[in-house]
This record gives sequence, structure tokens and C-alpha cells, in this order.
Amino acid sequence: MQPGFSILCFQASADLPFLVFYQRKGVMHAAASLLNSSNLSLRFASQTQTRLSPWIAAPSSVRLPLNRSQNYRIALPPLHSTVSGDSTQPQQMASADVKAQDPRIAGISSAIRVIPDFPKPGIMFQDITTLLLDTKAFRDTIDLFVERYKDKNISVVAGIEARGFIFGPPIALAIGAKFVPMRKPKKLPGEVISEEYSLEYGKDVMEMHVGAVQAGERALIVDDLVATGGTLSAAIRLLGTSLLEYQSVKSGFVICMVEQMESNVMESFTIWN
Ligand SMILES: O=P(O)(O)OC[C@H]1O[C@H](OP(=O)(O)OP(=O)(O)O)[C@H](O)[C@@H]1O
Ligand SMILES: Nc1ncnc2[nH]cnc12
Repeated sequence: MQPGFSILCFQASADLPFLVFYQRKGVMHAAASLLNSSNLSLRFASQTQTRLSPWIAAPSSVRLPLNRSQNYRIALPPLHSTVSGDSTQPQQMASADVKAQDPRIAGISSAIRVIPDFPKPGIMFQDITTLLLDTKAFRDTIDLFVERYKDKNISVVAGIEARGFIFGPPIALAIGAKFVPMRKPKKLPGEVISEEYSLEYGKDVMEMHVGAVQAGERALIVDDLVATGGTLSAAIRLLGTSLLEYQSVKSGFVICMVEQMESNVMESFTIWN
């Protein structure tokens, strides 16, 4: 697996160039655009390019796995980050990946041990415990996200159990946000809201405390890896938000920047409170 880094930006306001992120028949699709605020551009796979906005030139080199039964715990192809000199020209995105990557990303990628056939044959397990032993790579991972999000008015970092609990809190502290755990069922003692999501065999549930996030807050969701995207999608639904941005290193270290849309989310949070 090659090292990679990606940012997906999801439309939440009219003035932000966007990526498209959607699910259809259980398949997660994504397509990339530019982030005008940061001069970062990116590319990402789409399996249904015809559904994208016409000016989005979605590359075909990277694609998300089709479904969990096919790919659960099988490593994703790398995602690539790029730097664009002119983020006002989204049509240039497809050729922008010739630009330099952040040099820290290769170190982060190589610090993640890949274990074939764990926990079962055919699976390339991305073991982030080796990255945790490498203080530079660990710090670089946190720094990458902190640098990107420190001035984005984020008030909530939500970490997905369990590995999001490792990377979320240092990011939260560094950007001055609170940390909210998104837990497996029956772990949280207070009143919870729940979101069910599909697993390879059957379903699972993710929970968070009612009142942990208030209407109108802007949140990041942190996890170490996207495989099928089912976990991440459930976290997004749980926050009741509209995804703004999704950022990952290698096949992992996911961050979603989410912001509530006026239409339905605020009512939902009011009800929870
Ligand atoms: O994109 P998906 O197909 O949903 O898979 C990604 C999820 O799988 C892993 O967690 P896991 O469920 O293994 O739990 P753990 O972190 O507690 O080991 C990983 O940390 C993500 O949360
Ligand atoms: N390939 C993978 N490596 C580590 N954790 C995972 N969770 C789901 N797929 C995984």
C-alpha cells in the first residue's frame, strides 16, 4: 500500500467549493473538489461520476470499497492529497496531484504496520499501534489535523470507539474543542441517542450522550480508518449533521468536519436536549 492523504470537503454552505459524498444502495461514493480556504485540493474516487456536478473532475484511481461484506477489514487504496495553486479553478483538480505531498505523510504511513490475513485470510490489517510507538509519526498525525482545523471554529471533536479515542482527544485539546465519545452500545451511563449501522454480519449500534453537542455547533469526527464507510456514516447521522469535510491519512485517520444544516438538524438536537 502506498502512503496517501486525502481531504474530502462536503458542501454545507453555498460559498464553499465542495466534494460530493453520498450513499446509494449501501455504497459510499465520494468525489473531490477544492478547498478554497486552504489552498488544498484533492482527488478521490467516484464510481458514479455521472452523478457529480459537471465541473468536478473525479479521478478514477482511487475508490472506496463497494460494500462491507466484500471489504470489511480489507485495506483501502491510498488517498492522495495535493496542493493547488489556484483553488478557484476546480476544473484543474484532476491534474493537481502532481504537486507535492506534505512530507510528514510518508513517515506516518510507514509507521503503520500492515498485517496480512488478520483477523482472517485476505485482510490487510492496518495496525496503528506501531505508529503510537513512534513519537514523531504520532505527533505528526495529530499536528496535521490540528494545523488544518485550529482556525475553523470547531467546538466539538467526536471520537469513534475505540481508535478515535486515541487520536481525538489530543486534537480536541490542541484546537480548544470539547471531546465527545461515540461509543458502542450500553457503555454510556446517561441518556443516549443511538444510530444503528450495518456490519459484515448483522448490525451494530453507536451511541452518544444527549446534550453533549448543542444545536449549531461545528464538529469534527475522528477515527483511524475508513473501510466500507459504514461506521463513519453512522457517526455523521448520529451527530445529525451535514458533512463539510473529511480528511484522512493513508487509509485512515479520518476526520469529518460537520456542521448542522438549518433544515432538520437543529430541531433534532433540540429534541435531544
Ligand atoms: O468503514 P468501516 O467498514 O465501518 O470500518 C471502519 C471502522 O472499523 C474499525 O473499527 P472496529 O469496528 O474494528 O472497532 P475497534 O476500533 O473497536 O477495533 C475502524 O477503527 C473504524 O472505526
Ligand atoms: N483493514 C483494516 N485494518 C484495521 N482496522 C480495520 N477495520 C476495518 N478494516 C480494517
